[in-house]
Amino acid sequence: MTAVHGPTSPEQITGWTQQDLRDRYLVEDLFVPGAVRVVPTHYDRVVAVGAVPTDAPLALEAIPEIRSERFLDHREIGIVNIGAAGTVVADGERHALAPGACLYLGRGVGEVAFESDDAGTPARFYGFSAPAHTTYPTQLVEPGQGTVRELGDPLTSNRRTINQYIHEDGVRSCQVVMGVTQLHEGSMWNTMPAHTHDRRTELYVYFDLADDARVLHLMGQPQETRHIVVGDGGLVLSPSWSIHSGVGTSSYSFVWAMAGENQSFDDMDHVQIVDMR
Ligand SMILES: O=C[C@H](O)[C@@H](O)CC(=O)C(=O)O
Ligand SMILES: [Zn+2]
Repeated sequence: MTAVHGPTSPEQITGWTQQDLRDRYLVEDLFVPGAVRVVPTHYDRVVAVGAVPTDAPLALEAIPEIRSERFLDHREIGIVNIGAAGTVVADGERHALAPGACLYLGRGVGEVAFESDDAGTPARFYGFSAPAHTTYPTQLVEPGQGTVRELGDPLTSNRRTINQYIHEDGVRSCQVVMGVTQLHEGSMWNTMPAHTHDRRTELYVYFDLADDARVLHLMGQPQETRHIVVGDGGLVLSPSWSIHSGVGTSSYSFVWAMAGENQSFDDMDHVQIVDMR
């Protein structure tokens, strides 16, 4: 079990080493074949889940940190499959998740299990969970079927497609806002210009990166930035005061997910690069 992450303040990070930053904001072992990993945080009480089922189904169990009998007794979860085809079984109902598909499970769902279609090329399920005050219905979104936003320009290497899955005009939830961004071939910059949203925590999981490729993820307050070098399957935590932007050594995709005060995707404060330090 991973220790609870956070909270941290921006004043702390000025004296931290790269390892200090990685310990607090990066999770490199969320996706372990044959295991479910659960990472609780104090950032808006978000809990991250990684599940890589191989030859046997894996169950999502409650952890002591959330003090409930079952994981979703007072929480909701958005799940994106960043691996090969697989199935999420929720209270006996089977939901097939193609690569890139997103499933929402609301408060009160009991048994949750993860399965891969092929143990040799397993699914990789990424879950983002937050406390929920009521129940919204279970919904599956096929890859590319959410609200699609086309952003950026190949001339500035940031041409990308944003798929909003769980959000105000899509799959409804209490807090979770979730989607997948794909960088187009030849584009490496995500979330440029960068932004903060002081009302929400955000987590990124980078994927579709080759083993020898990396993303230099930028974090910190806009005038006091730091970087973390992230590989495939890396989870990065962004407290509400932190920017979250990055440049890869190749194109890549990432799951972004947020929770907090509101669900307004556009409630963000942009920071121009000339103002960053
Ligand atoms: O608050 C929103 C999130 O940071 C992401 O949706 C941004 C993103 O996917 C991008 O610009 O590439
Ligand atoms: Zn953001």
